[in-house]
Amino acid sequence: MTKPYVYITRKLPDDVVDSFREKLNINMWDSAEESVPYKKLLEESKKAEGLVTMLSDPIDETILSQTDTLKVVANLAVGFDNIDIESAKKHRITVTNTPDVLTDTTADLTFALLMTTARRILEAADMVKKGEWEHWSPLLLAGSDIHHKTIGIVGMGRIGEVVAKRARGFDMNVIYHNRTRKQKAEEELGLNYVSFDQLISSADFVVSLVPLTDETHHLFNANVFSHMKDEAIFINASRGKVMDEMALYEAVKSGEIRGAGLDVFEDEPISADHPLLTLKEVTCLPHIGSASLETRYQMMELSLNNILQVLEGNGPMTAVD
Ligand SMILES: NC(=O)C1=CN([C@@H]2O[C@H](COP(=O)(O)OP(=O)(O)OC[C@H]3O[C@@H](n4cnc5c(N)ncnc54)[C@H](O)[C@@H]3O)[C@@H](O)[C@H]2O)C=CC1
Ligand SMILES: O=C(O)C(=O)CO
Repeated sequence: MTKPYVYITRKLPDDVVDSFREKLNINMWDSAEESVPYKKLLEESKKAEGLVTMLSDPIDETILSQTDTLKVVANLAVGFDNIDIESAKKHRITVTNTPDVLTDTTADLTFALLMTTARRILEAADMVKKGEWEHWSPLLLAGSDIHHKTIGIVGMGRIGEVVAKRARGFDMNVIYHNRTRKQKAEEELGLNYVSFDQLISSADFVVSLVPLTDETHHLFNANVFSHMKDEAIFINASRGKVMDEMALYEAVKSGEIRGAGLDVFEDEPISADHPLLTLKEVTCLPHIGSASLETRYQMMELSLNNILQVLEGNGPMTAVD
């Protein structure tokens, strides 16, 4: 029997991919770093039954409508804003993502970003390495406390809940806003549900963990930043486009808020001359929320298992709703 053809849009480690070769005829883009060109993606999607895609690949109506072979797209991410879900539904192509396996790892990074920004860790480490540490002094690199402060989490989903758990371990007061109330998490973790406006005006740390949708695009804008506390720190570990970057830049520069910790940007990679990168109060990371070796391997295995399950007619393990 011929094996179904599957295309992976980035070079993944052989030790993961090889174990699937017995059942799948797998081909990969030849770079681990560079995205597959759109033309090549379109060409491959016309002959593949399964695609493993990256969050940087636009899986749009053109790709989804021009294929007679494609049955399943497995996105190597929990976020799926790069995929036209309506179009996939219309063309009866299953879309899967990688929930759960990355939750703890992304929550760790989100909390690390909060701590790094609040305690000015990058500025401090830089000072030492550059030989610029001359004295101990009473207010040298004094930052903001974390313990006993209020963290406001917007998007109390899988990752939001684990960030809340981390925060409770630091004796923080946790408030949240979500599309729906999470009674169980409220009871188990001692969380308080508040309106978006209440959260924005009362949190010391405002953390975005909402998916990017039409509704959340630029949710964090100039008006919202102007209602935050002067000492507020904004953390974005979800998607860049949920914030208006230039409005954030102005808010930090003018002292409307104290700082920001960002793992994601409106355009990735952010350009080296972007104004946000000039602010010492802003910590910027290259979208590494789920980037531990253990988790990335689990994400790759889950994506390939999703493809295999769908192509063997068993139904996906983690389909996007
Ligand atoms: N920085 C990184 O590397 C990573 C980023 N992410 C991002 O984090 C997001 C969240 O992931 P999970 O927690 O697994 O997703 P999830 O679906 O479990 O949680 C999202 C929560 O946001 C809520 N929500 C959606 N729209 C809302 C709105 N307009 N207002 C208020 N709440 C709203 C949902 O009800 C849900 O509870 C992903 O969509 C992805 O964009 C995820 C993993 C790694
Ligand atoms: O899973 C996601 O949505 C990411 O951003 C990377 O893990």
